[in-house]
Amino acid sequence: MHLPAYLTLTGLKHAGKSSVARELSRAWPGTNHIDTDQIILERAARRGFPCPSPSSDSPESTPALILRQLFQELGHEAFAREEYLALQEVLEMPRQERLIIATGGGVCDNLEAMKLLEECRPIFYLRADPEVLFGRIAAGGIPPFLDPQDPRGSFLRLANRRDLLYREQADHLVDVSHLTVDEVAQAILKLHDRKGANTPGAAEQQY
Ligand SMILES: Nc1ncnc2c1ncn2[C@@H]1O[C@H](COP(=O)(O)OP(=O)(O)OP(=O)(O)O)[C@@H](O)[C@H]1O
Ligand SMILES: O=C(O)C1=C[C@@H](O)[C@@H](O)[C@H](O)C1
Ligand SMILES: [Mg+2]
Repeated sequence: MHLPAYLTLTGLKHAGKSSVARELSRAWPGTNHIDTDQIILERAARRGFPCPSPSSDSPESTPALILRQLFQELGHEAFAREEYLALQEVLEMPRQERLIIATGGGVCDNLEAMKLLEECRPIFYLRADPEVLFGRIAAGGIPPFLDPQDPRGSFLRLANRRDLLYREQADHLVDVSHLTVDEVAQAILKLHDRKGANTPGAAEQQY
């Protein structure tokens, strides 16, 4: 039996990985989607960490804010370990459909998790203008991995450094700065159809 495989989305925080994974799976029959940040939250909830119910409309308990609290409580290293374990859990899930994986914004720095993602190619790097991303991030408050004294500067430095990693690790780069979520999903489908999109390697193709 042919086992359906994976497709992975990477990119900086708020590049649209989760939104695009949802839209891609809606538009692409035979696929499902999953979010590693969400699995991290579910794992934490199993350990008793207070996690929001999806229906909660309290601003203090949105998944993004709980994830932020978890990151703060665990620290960078333990969070990276959780990300690795979450991804391992994803790979062990029984599945009938091709799985589109939306990763967390820091996965490029998590070498153990990146090793697991070798199984989950093709990897599409959603590349966006860091200034646009910082605007989106700041609208929701400053995340704990940025310098509170210089959030914009620290994000732009992080973005520059990570951009090189994302490019190296991915098979495809989609410049999403001026695209809607729907257009990004369509661009990925087009690239996928064009290339068969299964050959590992540094991102060369650009939409
Ligand atoms: N192409 C786009 N155009 C405009 N807004 C977008 C686009 N993609 C995502 N957004 C908005 O940016 C915010 C973050 O989107 P999303 O959660 O999908 O990003 P993400 O890459 O998964 O972020 P994170 O790294 O925090 O998980 C949301 O408010 C979403 O509506
Ligand atoms: O960019 C980052 O380092 C992160 C992004 C989020 O998706 C979370 O995975 C976490 O807050 C770390
Ligand atoms: Mg996300």
